[in-house]
Amino acid sequence: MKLNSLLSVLPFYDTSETITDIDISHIEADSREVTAGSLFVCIEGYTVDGHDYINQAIANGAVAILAEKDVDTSVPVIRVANTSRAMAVVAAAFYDHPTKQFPLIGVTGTNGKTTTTYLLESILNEFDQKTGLIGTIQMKIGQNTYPVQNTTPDALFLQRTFQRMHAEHVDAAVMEVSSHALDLGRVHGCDFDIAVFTNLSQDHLDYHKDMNDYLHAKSLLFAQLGNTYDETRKKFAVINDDDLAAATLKKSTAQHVITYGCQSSAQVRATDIHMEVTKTTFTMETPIGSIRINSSLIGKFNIYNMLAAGAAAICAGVPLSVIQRSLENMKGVSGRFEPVDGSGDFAVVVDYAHTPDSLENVLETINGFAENNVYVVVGCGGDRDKQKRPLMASIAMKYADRAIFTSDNPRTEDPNAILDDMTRDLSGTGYDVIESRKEAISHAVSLAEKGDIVLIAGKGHETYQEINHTKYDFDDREVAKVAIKSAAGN
Ligand SMILES: CC(=O)N[C@H]1[C@@H](OP(=O)(O)OP(=O)(O)OC[C@H]2O[C@@H](n3ccc(=O)[nH]c3=O)[C@H](O)[C@@H]2O)O[C@H](CO)[C@@H](O)[C@@H]1O[C@H](C)C(=O)N[C@@H](C)C(=O)N[C@H](CCC(=O)O)C(=O)O
Ligand SMILES: Nc1ncnc2c1ncn2[C@@H]1O[C@H](COP(=O)(O)OP(=O)(O)OP(=O)(O)O)[C@@H](O)[C@H]1O
Ligand SMILES: N[C@H](CCC[C@H](N)C(=O)O)C(=O)O
Ligand SMILES: [Mg+2]
Repeated sequence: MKLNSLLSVLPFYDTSETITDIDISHIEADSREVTAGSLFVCIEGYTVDGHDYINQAIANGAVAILAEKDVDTSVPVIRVANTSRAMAVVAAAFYDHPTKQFPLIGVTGTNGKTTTTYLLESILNEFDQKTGLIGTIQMKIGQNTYPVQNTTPDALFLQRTFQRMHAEHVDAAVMEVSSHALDLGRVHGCDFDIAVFTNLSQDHLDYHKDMNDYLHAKSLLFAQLGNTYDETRKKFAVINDDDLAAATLKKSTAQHVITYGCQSSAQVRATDIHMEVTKTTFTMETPIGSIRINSSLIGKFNIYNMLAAGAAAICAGVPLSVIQRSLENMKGVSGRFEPVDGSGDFAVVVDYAHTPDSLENVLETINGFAENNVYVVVGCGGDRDKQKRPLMASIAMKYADRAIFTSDNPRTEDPNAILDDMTRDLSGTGYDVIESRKEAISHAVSLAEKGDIVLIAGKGHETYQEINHTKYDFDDREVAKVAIKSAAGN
């Protein structure tokens, strides 16, 4: 593609030379990936500054540079205000606006994004649609899976992936949209048809200045739906009406709003709810009829996820009977309230709760069902929101009969310092601190007796533990299985 037609999508830019007809064969933001004919985008990161890698990029074949700082180089430089955002729109143009080719559903919120996207994938598949999916666990095109580094990857990865999804004939795509991605402009250039909001509670205050700033980032997804009405491509905002942030988010969009929740004001509403240890039953009342749902997903929070997915599916034109069938068949999502086999008399459950709100929800649910004691194994990630540490510890103490505090992903922090942050203000003796996650899990399992439930929280589907930039093999489900066997004397 010619550089001048690529640049025409930018709102404004400056360049010292007249850009004529330079051919651009790739766009890259990593100098190590640059090949002949690339446009190299300099991004000032959290670790290093891409502007420092221009020489390497040119040596590898870059023919033009997109920068947000003054740089002196042998190839043309295009200067913009923010390279991350500029890269997103340029990449969308370079890959021929793939998200204009199929419906794109974005899901944002503190908790429930992964679960809601998988529910939506399952509903759309039941409707015989081929789907693409991008989120915390992986990227999928149809049933093929690919690894991802971020819940919402950078714009280059996204636009390339969407182009590939289009080439592989997906009928629709569903993606998680993190607040980081919204703030950093990773999803600029994505043409969303449906934006879904799950909920807002405390997390990521290491990144966002305060809860208002965090909410503002979330609201960008709804603003991005635009304000033009196109009857051939209707846009919808799907909003949890029971969440305090609902009013702000409704004001962020000019498009149709469809609300869901358990309160009577919601358009898609759960009534006649019955929750049991192995299943959840409720009526989903919608503006186009009611369906009775029998789901194997446990807990009230999962009713919200099913309402969110159901409401979005209605907007996507899926019949209620298909939504009902799919929600009934859906067995759950990897690492979300996942039972560990072989625990016999007591239950061991692995869950991805790593925020105060999700931990409280899942422990409240478990408490409602436990015949006997509840044990929780939990830690907090390093290099992440420090304010959530004492909150999560006191929630563990409030709901569990005994809490075992341990390491999550310490990353570059001292694990014992994280544990100190968690436990400093606790009173009482209803907890143990065991830094080794493996030993903590063994200890919890060794305490469990008939009718007890052990919750292993925080790492869910993760198959590693990240310590000082290295990811060591670690899977809570595998470690728990071994602990259960050895507790049983096998
Ligand atoms: C804080 C943050 O968001 N960091 C993201 C960022 O990394 P970074 O800022 O450290 O990048 P960097 O290493 O400083 O590099 C800066 C630039 O120089 C370039 N470079 C670097 C080295 C070199 O030799 N040559 C070169 O050109 C890099 O390619 C890059 O363009 O850019 C990377 C590439 O896109 C991301 O993978 C990385 O996410 C890291 C892994 C991360 O942990 N991010 C978290 C905070 C995050 O974004 N989380 C949300 C989910 C949150 C939720 O649970 O809701 C997410 O969407 O994943
Ligand atoms: N709607 C919900 N409200 C509150 N908690 C929830 C909800 N859905 C799931 N949870 C809890 O949060 C955990 C994470 O759920 P899920 O992975 O679906 O959320 P997420 O928003 O994708 O998280 P992340 O931001 O880490 O990607 C679950 O294991 C469960 O404990
Ligand atoms: N997307 C979240 C995942 C947290 C998972 C938890 N296990 C941790 O490492 O803190 C984050 O990067 O903050
Ligand atoms: Mg997720």
